[in-house]
Amino acid sequence: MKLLEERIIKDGRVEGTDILKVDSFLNHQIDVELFNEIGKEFKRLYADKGITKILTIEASGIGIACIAAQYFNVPVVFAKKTESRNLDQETYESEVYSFTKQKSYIIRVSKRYIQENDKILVIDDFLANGKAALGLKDIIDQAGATLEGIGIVIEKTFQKGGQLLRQDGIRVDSLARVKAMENGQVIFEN
Ligand SMILES: O=P(O)(O)OC[C@H]1O[C@H](OP(=O)(O)OP(=O)(O)O)[C@H](O)[C@@H]1O
Ligand SMILES: O=c1[nH]c(=O)c2nc[nH]c2[nH]1
Repeated sequence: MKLLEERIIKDGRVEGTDILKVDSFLNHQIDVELFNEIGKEFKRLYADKGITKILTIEASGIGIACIAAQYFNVPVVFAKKTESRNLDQETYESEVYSFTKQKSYIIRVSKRYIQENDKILVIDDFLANGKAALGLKDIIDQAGATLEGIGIVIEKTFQKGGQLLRQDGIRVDSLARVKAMENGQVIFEN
């Protein structure tokens, strides 16, 4: 997606060798107009899939998922990363290692909010090593629902998540695919 690539070049910053900082528009301060274009693009890609629910993971996926959901007219469910008294006892759970936080946590989704007949689109801001996406897939599998595909805003293709998911037969659509970050420059896949 050209608009997104241009924005990454303009406002993205490379931290170290493998972190792309895009917090001025994607995952801290949010550019709602850009999110709107991203939501439209996910709808275009999955228009014929009969999506019944969008699943994401807190925190950074939620905003994008909500804007996209307005185009699909379906609910958003987000996996929670912390236990809470206001979460149902009956949950699907999976363990996820966070690449940015460098720690593992259990993600949870109430059994009420995913049904066997759901056709699910997973949406997230980043795909790096694929741990978050695989945790969400695990939860969808436990519920017996169908994973129609994974919509990602920025995939770093030099990390192994995309390959792992695609070799498992999962459809992954990334709107920007970063193949390298060299000397502070972001290089995209063609
Ligand atoms: O492909 P992966 O290696 O799983 O990396 C991608 C995940 O990492 C980030 O989450 P993070 O743990 O930073 O949490 P946040 O959403 O709260 O920022 C991002 O939002 C994805 O969920
Ligand atoms: O802001 C972010 N930048 C990244 O490079 C990244 N990788 C996973 N999650 C991420 N979040």
